[in-house]
Amino acid sequence: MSSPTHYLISAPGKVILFGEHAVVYGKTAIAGSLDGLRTYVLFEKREDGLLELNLPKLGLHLPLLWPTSALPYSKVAAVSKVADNNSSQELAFNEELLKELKPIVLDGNVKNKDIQEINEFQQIAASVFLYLYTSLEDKQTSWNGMTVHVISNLPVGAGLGSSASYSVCLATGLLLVLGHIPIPNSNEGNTDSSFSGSSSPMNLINRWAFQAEKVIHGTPSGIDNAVSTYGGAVSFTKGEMENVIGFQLLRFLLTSTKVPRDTRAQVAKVRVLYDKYPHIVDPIFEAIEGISLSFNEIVNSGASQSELNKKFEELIDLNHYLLNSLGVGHSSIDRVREITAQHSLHSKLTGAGGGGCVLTLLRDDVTSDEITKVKSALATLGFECFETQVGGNGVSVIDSSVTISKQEFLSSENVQQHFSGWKHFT
Ligand SMILES: Nc1ncnc2c1ncn2[C@@H]1O[C@H](COP(=O)(O)OP(=O)(O)OP(=O)(O)O)[C@@H](O)[C@H]1O
Ligand SMILES: C[C@@](O)(CCO)CC(=O)[O-]
Ligand SMILES: [Mg+2]
Repeated sequence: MSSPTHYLISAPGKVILFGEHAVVYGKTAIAGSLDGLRTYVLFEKREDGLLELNLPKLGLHLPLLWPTSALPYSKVAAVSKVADNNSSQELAFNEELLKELKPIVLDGNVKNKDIQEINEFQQIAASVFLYLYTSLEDKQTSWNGMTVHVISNLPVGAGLGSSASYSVCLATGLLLVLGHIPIPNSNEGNTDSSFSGSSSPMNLINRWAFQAEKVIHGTPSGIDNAVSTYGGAVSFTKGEMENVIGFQLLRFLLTSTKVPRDTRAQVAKVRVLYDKYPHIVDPIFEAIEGISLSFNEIVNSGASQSELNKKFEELIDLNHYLLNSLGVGHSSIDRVREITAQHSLHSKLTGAGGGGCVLTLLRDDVTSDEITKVKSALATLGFECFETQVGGNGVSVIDSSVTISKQEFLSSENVQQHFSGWKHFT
């Protein structure tokens, strides 16, 4: 087969049902992938030694451009590249490389400097790309540069794992282009993945996406990138995952408060509180873990659907109050909770909080008429609702055996359905 000229990668966002923040401290959390809310990245081959990154979703309407020759390869120890690929150990994070990349990230703007300022979030997104490229470049590619287009139907910085799905797409595309993993054969869905072995492509993608999340968040737990990589619905403790089938059967409404926040700042805020009052905050994390563990017990208890729903609603309220006590609530989240409570529905913040999204359980007895009423009440106040199923495929790819026109990709309403031939890793 002739060498590939493009790859299209897709990875889902995620929703955390229980356990955010506590999971950063090693406690169990429950999360699932959001099949319909995904990031898509198109990688196209170049011949001129340039890396071009297009980030329209972050408000950048001109490309960022860097020559590959400008990257600080000397800061990447050879051993941390290939040898680590076959180990299950966490990859060491290269602070030195990240520091060296800072001025290079800004140089990528040189061509368009007069018309384009790049803000901190755009700089972070560019750093992620260059960090992964520099770490993984191993001269095993027939590509001499690339053009990368990123699009997404996920709200950015709203608690639904936009950073993780961006990280997973970049890690996957770069591992493929730079010759570290093969294109998968399988067209089967990977939702029942049994979290494949340590040298599998999925494992490698997840570990490099975790590195990318570190560039974005500082100290991520790894739950977001794991869910985005593997898909499905899981119970996650310190990097270990188990499938939770019952979670996928539940229905939720996701409401964006549209209040911007970033996960790094929220996680740092909780860290300050923890360092100041460990004897108070640690029991809060324990209590949050108790909620995740109760959820796992209840799901497997064989109770009737209405009993299950009642208990889940109690757990949702408890988890929300505990998150509020950590200081990651927001008045806009309280407002969404009030509105949904008027329709006898229970809600909690999801993700890092401080704004972002709210998760509402839609019990089986809630009619579509009632859902329409809640949504319209929320929309009237300027909130935005997303409905999507929990669980479903993790990362997937289309290779150059399928022709993909850039215009078609950029203008497509639903990339997942528009293109066929998605392949799944093992
Ligand atoms: N489509 C995208 N294009 C480029 N960068 C993106 C994209 N989506 C997310 N990012 C990167 O991720 C950052 C947002 O990450 P952040 O973790 O704060 O929010 P989130 O992942 O949406 O929420 P949470 O972590 O709570 O689930 C952005 O500032 C940007 O750097
Ligand atoms: C707040 C947090 O628990 C979830 C963000 O989606 C952070 C993390 O787990 O890395
Ligand atoms: Mg994130």
